[in-house]
Amino acid sequence: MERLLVLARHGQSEWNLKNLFTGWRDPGLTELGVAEARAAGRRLKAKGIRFDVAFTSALSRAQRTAALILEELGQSDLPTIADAALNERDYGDLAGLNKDDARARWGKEQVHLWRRSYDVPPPGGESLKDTVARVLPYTMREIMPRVLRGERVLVAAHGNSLRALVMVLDGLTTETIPGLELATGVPLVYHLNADTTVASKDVLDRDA
Ligand SMILES: O=C(O)[C@@H](CO)OP(=O)(O)O
Repeated sequence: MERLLVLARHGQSEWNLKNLFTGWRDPGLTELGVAEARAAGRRLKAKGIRFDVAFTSALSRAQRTAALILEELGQSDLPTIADAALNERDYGDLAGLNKDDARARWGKEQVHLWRRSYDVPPPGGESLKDTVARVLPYTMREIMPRVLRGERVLVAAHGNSLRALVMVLDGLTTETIPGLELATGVPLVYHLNADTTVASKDVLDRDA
């Protein structure tokens, strides 16, 4: 039985372009972001991939990405479930600040810890550990049972909510997770075994 789970980070957002911490703020996609999402859909199509259900966050950049991918696949009418459990990490007081300004103010190392460490939360916001603690239960309850039943599932979400999932799927540790960066509009195609371990992982990169 096929147990397909595809994870796609949204295309470039207006705030990615402006280099601002975004978190739970809700900027739209840029023109490039729209093109990236469409290209992701085309690469999935070229692989012959189709979906039975899509999950996304409560934020418009991920929702639009899901819609654009599905449009490219000719599956615009697919049931799509949006839930805040898949939202980007809450960046707290950093949301809306420029990332270079933050480095100038707090230092490169501190900002890197806030952005990529496992358990150092940004002021007033969520660490990756906090993000795992909401993404994982939702995934186990709502997403994984469908994958295990043979439904082909798309999850269009965010850099850090997907880092949380990839950490678990790929068995990354608190030492190795800081090195994981997810590019915008690059789908990760997982085939799972019946016990939810990973049978195969295919990164549909831009030149794939
Ligand atoms: O600003 C954000 O919400 C995220 C994703 O764009 O940024 P970072 O790369 O720091 O995780």
